[in-house]
Amino acid sequence: MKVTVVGAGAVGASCAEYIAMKDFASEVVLIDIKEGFAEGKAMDLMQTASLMNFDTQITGVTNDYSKTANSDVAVITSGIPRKPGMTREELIGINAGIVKSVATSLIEQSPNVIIIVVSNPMDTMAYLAHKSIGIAKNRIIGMGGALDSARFKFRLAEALGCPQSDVDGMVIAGHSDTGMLPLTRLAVRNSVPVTAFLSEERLSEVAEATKVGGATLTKLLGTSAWYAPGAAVSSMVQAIACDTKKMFPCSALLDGEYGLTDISIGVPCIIGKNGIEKIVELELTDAEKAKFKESAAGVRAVNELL
Ligand SMILES: NC(=O)c1ccc[n+]([C@@H]2O[C@H](COP(=O)([O-])OP(=O)(O)OC[C@H]3O[C@@H](n4cnc5c(N)ncnc54)[C@H](O)[C@@H]3O)[C@@H](O)[C@H]2O)c1
Ligand SMILES: O=C(O)C[C@H](O)C(=O)O
Repeated sequence: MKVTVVGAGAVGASCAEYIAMKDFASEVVLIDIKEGFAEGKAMDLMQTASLMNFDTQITGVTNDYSKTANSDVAVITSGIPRKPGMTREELIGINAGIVKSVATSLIEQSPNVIIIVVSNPMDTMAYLAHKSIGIAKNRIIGMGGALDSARFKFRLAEALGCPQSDVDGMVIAGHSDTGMLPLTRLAVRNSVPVTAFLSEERLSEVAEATKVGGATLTKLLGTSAWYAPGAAVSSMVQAIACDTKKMFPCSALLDGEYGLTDISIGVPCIIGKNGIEKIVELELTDAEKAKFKESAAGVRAVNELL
């Protein structure tokens, strides 16, 4: 299994680190435009191999896509992150050009690659990747819901005063401060609906904290987060590499599912060796359907800026 990670910045390096530590890939190629940067990150990470007990070979290259040839999976993290006070959508001007050219270079070298798009605004960047390279829709996956769901579980466990391993929950719809839809109705603690333990008011606080999870970290860090994003991507890469058929909410190009077409947005997906192997259609309530529709309208409005 050969994995390319484009962008050796905060998220790209964290993603390469978690992939290596899980030790399921033979090779990770880190590629960046900044001269020597990916080489440095790769060397530093390789010097942890004997300490962290992994055999994954990590190589860094500056803008040489021939080194990414025949990758099975590629992750696009190249592009600028937001600063405190900004929205993800404001990044479109710079990131659209980067994502389009990176996706094109990747597919030239690895015609069968499965691409995971991370760069923001992610749903629109995933849509742009589909439009730019036109490969089968199961092979371009946007990462947002896996991260948002991890943040939802963190907030649920905090509210419940229990370990995160006790809780399960999922966030669907757009990866934006206002568009996320944390499914509080379906969240559980050891099979018991969390509504049995938390008031409606507390659950709505949990949902709100989840939705602004990225903005909260951006305010604290001065740039956006990387540990949980890197871990979320590594879990998705592992599901592809090991063909686990694990379900993650991912930004998928819809063709009638959830009543939508020609949009990439967060929905539950089964992930395996073919990328998105199935989109799971949930029975949403009327209120959830209305929020999902509103979120989709927001994503479409950003897509129109392309
Ligand atoms: N989808 C998500 O859940 C999620 C989570 C976190 C971050 N992000 C997004 O991921 C992106 C990266 O964030 P970061 O914190 O790693 O930023 P960063 O600035 O630390 O790293 C970005 C890297 O991309 C490189 N780069 C720029 N143009 C390139 C190109 N054409 N080819 C190769 N490399 C190029 C830069 O040199 C830099 O090293 C941002 O757009 C951020 O908003 C998304
Ligand atoms: O918040 C951001 O801008 C980065 C990312 O989308 C996140 O949710 O951490």
